[in-house]
Amino acid sequence: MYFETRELSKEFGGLTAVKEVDFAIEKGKINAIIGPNGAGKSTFFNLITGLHRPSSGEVFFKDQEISHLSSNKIAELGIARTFQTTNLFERATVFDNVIVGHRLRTKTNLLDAILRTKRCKQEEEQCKEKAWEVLQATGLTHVATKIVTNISQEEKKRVAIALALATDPEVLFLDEPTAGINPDETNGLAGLITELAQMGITICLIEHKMKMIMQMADKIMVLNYGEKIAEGAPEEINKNEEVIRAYLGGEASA
Ligand SMILES: Nc1ncnc2c1ncn2[C@@H]1O[C@H](COP(=O)(O)OP(=O)(O)OP(=O)(O)O)[C@@H](O)[C@H]1O
Repeated sequence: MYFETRELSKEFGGLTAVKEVDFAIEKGKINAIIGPNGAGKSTFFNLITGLHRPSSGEVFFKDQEISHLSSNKIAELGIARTFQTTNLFERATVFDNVIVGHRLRTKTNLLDAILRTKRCKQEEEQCKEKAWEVLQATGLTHVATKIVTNISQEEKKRVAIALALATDPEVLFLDEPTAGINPDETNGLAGLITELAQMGITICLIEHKMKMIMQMADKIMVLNYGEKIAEGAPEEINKNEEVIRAYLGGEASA
C-alpha cells in the first residue's frame, strides 16, 4: 500500500462534503479526481494534504497514518500541493518565489542567518541550485528574473508547480492546474505533468478538462455529492453509466 484513504469523510455542519471515500493513489502514475462542481474534490484534497481534519476515516502514506499531521509535517514527508488560485508573491521575481520552496529541507535558524554561519551560506547555495533545477524542469529559466506580475498566466501556473517541486516531493497534488488558460497552454502544461510522472513523481490532480484527463490519466476517481461513484482507467470511466448521468448537462465538456 502506497497512499490511500479509508472511509474518509468530512462534514461541514449538516453537509457531508466527502463521504466514506476509499481511494488508492498509484505510485509513479497520474491519478485524477473528477466530478461536477461542489462534488467534494477540493475538500478531499484538503483532507489528504492536512488542511482539514477528517470527521472520520483515515489517510495512509507508506503505512503511516497522516491525517492528524500538520500540513508542514505532511510536506516534510514528501507530499506537495498547488492550489486552484496561485498564491505567489506577485512583486517578487520568479526565482525568488521558487527559492522559498527548498527552505523546507534546510535547517538554518535565525541565529545562523544573523551570524551568516557556514551552514547558512551552504544552505543558501543549495536553495539556489534547487531553484535553478526546478526552473529548468518546468521550462521557466527564461523568465527567472522577471517579476511575477509581468509573466503570463500559464507561466504563473508553472511557477506554482516549480515551487512545489522545490520541496523535493514524491507525490504532487495539483488542484486544477490548467484552470483559466487557453487550449495551447493547457497542452503545454499537460506535457509538463506527464514528464513529471515519467521522472517518477506520483501525480494526483483535480481537473475539469475531461479531454485532457482522458488522454493523460492512468487512473480516475469520480466524486458526486461527496461520494465515490466510479474508479478506474479512462476507458472504463468513459462508458460508466453513473458517471455519464452525473455529468449530463454538466460542465465537463472542455
Ligand atoms: N469550509 C467549508 N465550509 C462549509 N462548506 C464547505 C466548505 N468547503 C466546502 N464546502 C462545501 O462542501 C461541498 C464540496 O465542496 P468542494 O469545494 O470540495 O467541491 P469541489 O468538487 O472542489 O467543487 P469545485 O469543482 O466547484 O471546486 C460544497 O457543497 C461546498 O459548498
